[in-house]
Amino acid sequence: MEKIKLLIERVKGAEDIPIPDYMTKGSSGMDLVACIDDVTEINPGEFRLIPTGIKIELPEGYEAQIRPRSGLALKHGVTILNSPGTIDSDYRGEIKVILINFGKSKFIIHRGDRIAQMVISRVWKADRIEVAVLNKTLRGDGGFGHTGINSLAKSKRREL
Ligand SMILES: O=c1ccn([C@H]2C[C@H](O)[C@@H](COP(=O)(O)OP(=O)(O)OP(=O)(O)O)O2)c(=O)[nH]1
Ligand SMILES: [Mg+2]
Repeated sequence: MEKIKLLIERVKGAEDIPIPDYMTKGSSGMDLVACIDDVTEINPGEFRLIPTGIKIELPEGYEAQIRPRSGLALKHGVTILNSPGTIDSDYRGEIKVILINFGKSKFIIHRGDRIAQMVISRVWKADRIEVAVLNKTLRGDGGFGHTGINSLAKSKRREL
């Protein structure tokens, strides 16, 4: 498998924080952990910025996406407010995660808890070309569910 080099720097005081790693051979994401003093909590309906203790340097043409962990979402209703968070290749600050608690109970986070996962992805840059009119398509400006929800109701879609 083709690999890129991801440079990782721990912030001061994060010497005990593990370097992000893939949990299994086929994992898409490396888990990120909470680099907080001891313990913190997020009340139901609230969100909080959680530091991870690491900074990264990506090659140009790549980004890191900060995605939720499904286990936290399913068990606790905890996810990432701005999911997927975008880490730009020129960002040199600490990676932080905006966790939000949609659950009914307080969510308690301990230092070192795995709170998110980071997926490296290629980025395409676009040359922007302004035109008077775009090419026409069958869909046109139909969107936001205009094809319906029921897979059995095909007759309506055939008309489109
Ligand atoms: O979940 C996130 C999202 C972003 N960032 C950092 C890395 C990213 O490169 C930078 C800017 O993020 P973004 O572009 O999403 O935020 P913005 O509100 O547009 O801020 P900026 O004006 O700094 O680009 O903040 C994080 O640490 N965690
Ligand atoms: Mg931005």
